[in-house]
Amino acid sequence: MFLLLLGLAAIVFVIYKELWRWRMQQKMGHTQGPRVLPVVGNGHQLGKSPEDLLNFLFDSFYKYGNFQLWIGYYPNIVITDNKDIEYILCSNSLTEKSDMYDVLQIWLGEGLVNSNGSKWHQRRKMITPSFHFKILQDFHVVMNSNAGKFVEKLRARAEGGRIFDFQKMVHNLTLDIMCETAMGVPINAMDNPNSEFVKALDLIAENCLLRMFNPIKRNLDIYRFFPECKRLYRALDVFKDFIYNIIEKRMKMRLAENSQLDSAIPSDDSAKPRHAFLDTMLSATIEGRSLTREEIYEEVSTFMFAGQDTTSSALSFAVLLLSRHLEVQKKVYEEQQLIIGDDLKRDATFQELSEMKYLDMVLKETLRIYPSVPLVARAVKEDIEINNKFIPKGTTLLLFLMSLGYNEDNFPDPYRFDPERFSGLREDQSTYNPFECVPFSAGPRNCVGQKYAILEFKTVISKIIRKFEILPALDDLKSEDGRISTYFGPHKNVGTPPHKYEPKLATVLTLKSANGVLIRLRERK
Ligand code: HEM
Repeated sequence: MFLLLLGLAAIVFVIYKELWRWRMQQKMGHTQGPRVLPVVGNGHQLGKSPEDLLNFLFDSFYKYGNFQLWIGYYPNIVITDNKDIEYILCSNSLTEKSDMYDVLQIWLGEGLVNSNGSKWHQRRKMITPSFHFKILQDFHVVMNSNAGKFVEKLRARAEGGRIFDFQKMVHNLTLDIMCETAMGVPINAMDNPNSEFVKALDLIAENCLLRMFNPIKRNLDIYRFFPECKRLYRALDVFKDFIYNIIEKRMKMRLAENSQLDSAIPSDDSAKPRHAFLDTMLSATIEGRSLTREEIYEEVSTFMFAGQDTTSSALSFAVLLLSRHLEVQKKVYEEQQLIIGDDLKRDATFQELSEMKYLDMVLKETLRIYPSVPLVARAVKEDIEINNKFIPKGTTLLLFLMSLGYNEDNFPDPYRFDPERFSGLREDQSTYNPFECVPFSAGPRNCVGQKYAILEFKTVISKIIRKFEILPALDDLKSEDGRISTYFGPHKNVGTPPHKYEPKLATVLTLKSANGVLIRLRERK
């Protein structure tokens, strides 16, 4: 009897929800989308892996432009139109993150990436000065020393023209840079890639992000019943213990320093850790009070989360593109010779990096083709209209930033890697609208770490390119016509099947190659 009642209740619930879905679909009639199934919506089409997800998004973008996407009963509109993306990013009332980001809460609490309303406003105001020019100069020292160490590791790995996975290696470099600039202490992931902390962080990131597009696991109350949830909590303990421990130590050290200042005893500078983002947080105030340990934890872990995989993705794809497009690589190298001069082994200064304009264009073109963050999400809290399109309250807007780079009106021949696109005027003498490509997002919730990311990218690529020629895994993979070969987009099923060394793009929050970024290096004489 009980089961019968339960079954009936489930049927009534599904009918009620399907009627509600139908009403929402009518309201969003201006936007079509792939066919929806009862209960799961488009859940079955999102695929089992992050690779399937990206393919699905691309196929639907080419078919529909903006499109409806139902993750179970969660309504989403995927926005691909650049005028609509511009409208949303510039709007001061659409700054609220969607509930997809709630999966980050058990890890990051409510840091800058996933906080909303007045909390986000306060934090944003407090954190923006952490990326001031003078602080970036301190971070640059850390970037240089780690990039130097990385180049030595590459040298050993690439010996004898061996093929290796650059993406895997650079992951540990960006982790080292991120942890040292965030907390002032090195974690040596490049030397100890299997340390407990590194493994815990990787597990947490993968686990949280995969749940975003899973209508069942997204709900933490349901997720608790999955065995993998236990592993997640164990990894969270390792991660949190580590960070809180450093915060504690740093707080004690500051107290000791202050008391030394009081008694005018000179401190021992050599024993002091480097200035880090954590120090800025320890000195910061919100409404006249210092931050609590929990608030500091939230922002330090957010800094690490937002800045690691993103820079690792940009570096990996830039190296992949340079390995296949040797003409572009030659120009990058020539720019280095011009700016650095004869001693190509030395570190580039802050000023010299800012003069590397061709490298800037390479970064922009890399992020157009392979944006580190292909998708961002916003919550619609009230019924609104976007460029005369009605969007009902409760919808999530998924801004498919990656689709912008493939809009042929703005980027003709979009599958061609051509950094000169960003040199200024187009062939028809028109200039680019900055909203035609926004890898760092734009408007009030844009990337606060953009300058940091550009600095790190240029520091690392400048060092690699001066030391090595970057070669494709096999000579045949060189691009003859400047185009990229892809597993996605309209060329996906055309011609011969892609080689096993072609990147299989996968995304959840950041873009990766599911089968690595395979290259070879040849040391320059
Ligand atoms: C190539 C590197 C990077 C790219 C492409 C990138 C891209 C983005 C994008 C698209 C957003 C907007 C996300 C959204 O609206 O949901 C964002 C936000 C953010 N990024 Fe980055 N990012 C990069 C590197 C970094 C670095 C290195 C840091 C920190 C050191 C950082 C910190 C942040 C933070 C804290 C936010 C949230 C800002 C807010 O909501 O107010 N990012 N980033």
